[in-house]
Amino acid sequence: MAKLNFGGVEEEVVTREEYPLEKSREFLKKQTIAVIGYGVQGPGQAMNMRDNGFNVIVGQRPGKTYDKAVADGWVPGKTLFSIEDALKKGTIICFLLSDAAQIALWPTVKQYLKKGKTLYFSHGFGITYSKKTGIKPPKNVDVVLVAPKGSGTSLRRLFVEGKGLNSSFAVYQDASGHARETAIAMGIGVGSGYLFETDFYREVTSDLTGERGTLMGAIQGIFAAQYEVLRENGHSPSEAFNETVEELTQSLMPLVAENGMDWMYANCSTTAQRGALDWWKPFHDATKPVFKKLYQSVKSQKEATQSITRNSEPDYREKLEVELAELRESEMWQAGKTVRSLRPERN
Ligand SMILES: NC(=O)C1=CN([C@@H]2O[C@H](COP(=O)(O)OP(=O)(O)OC[C@H]3O[C@@H](n4cnc5c(N)ncnc54)[C@H](O)[C@@H]3O)[C@@H](O)[C@H]2O)C=CC1
Ligand SMILES: CC(=O)[C@](C)(O)C(=O)O
Ligand SMILES: [Mg+2]
Ligand SMILES: [Mg+2]
Repeated sequence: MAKLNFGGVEEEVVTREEYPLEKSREFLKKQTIAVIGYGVQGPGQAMNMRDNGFNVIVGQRPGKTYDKAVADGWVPGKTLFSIEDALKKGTIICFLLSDAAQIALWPTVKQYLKKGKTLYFSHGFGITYSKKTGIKPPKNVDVVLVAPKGSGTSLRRLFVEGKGLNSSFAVYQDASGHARETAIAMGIGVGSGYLFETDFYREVTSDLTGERGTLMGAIQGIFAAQYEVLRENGHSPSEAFNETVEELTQSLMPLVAENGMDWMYANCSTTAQRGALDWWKPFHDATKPVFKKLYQSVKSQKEATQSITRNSEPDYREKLEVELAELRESEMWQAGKTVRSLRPERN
């Protein structure tokens, strides 16, 4: 593993140079990788592994998603099966159902976890919260994790563009003596750009914090608050949206992604720099208590309970859709729809 300095802290990472794709293919050549579930991570990981030359099959229940798998080139009876048939054939079982659905399917999955097989997760959820999920793998199988740090949609898109998301990896149980290499080989196989090591607990706590925080929850909260203040002070929806969202995603975030915050600041006016340097601290101070509360809620497992309870309700999809529609139909995101339609590349 390459030792790198992350802001003064030494950490080890696995890169593609260090663990090349050919090595991964060689290591896994006798395995049948069964991707169970074809939602968001399923297609991204399964198609990337297929394109990387691995022996991959998909297990999916009948319905719309099954039809999507067919449209993506998975062949019924050859590479696309019922969940049970895929569990039977697979030697590496990639458990890529939603975290709540994993609970319902676990008794079935468990039956097919014969000695020598590997159980693979993309989240530390099921194992860390095993008292709530009931997911307790038999001792004679390997249990590993590769968690791409981003949407399965991005995992696939970046792969197609010849790039790669980073992923974390972990071993929970090493029955074979080579579980760690299986995790690394799978991580490279699903199209990760590089891998950093963690454990199941740290993966799930950081992930739940991140998605509730700056990645998804906090960002919407901050957008909404600023948009409302601009509107309350007489600015038009297009002006408010542009100064809140469009400029950030189109102009400034790509600069942050490329070279960091100070570089983005340096590419803005001295007027903007002065203001941003003065104001980031009050925003920090105002939000830190909320982040602390969030982390506590994750740590106390309140967030896990909430996810399991709400996402196990029979009509959870419909209810999520109502809440997503509320966002979509808000003035801010309706203004956004019009703003997006004006981007020159869309015409
Ligand atoms: N969505 C993402 O991009 C990311 C997801 N993950 C993790 O990857 C895993 C998979 O998540 P997603 O792809 O978001 O899942 P998802 O919510 O898209 O669902 C995956 C599949 O589960 C199937 N399913 C749902 N309920 C079922 C049931 N009762 N019986 C049989 N099949 C059922 C659906 O048909 C779907 O094909 C989770 O552990 C998640 O935390 C990790 C990183 C990002
Ligand atoms: C995309 C991702 O990594 C998330 C936000 O953690 C998730 O979808 O669970
Ligand atoms: Mg994540
Ligand atoms: Mg997540």
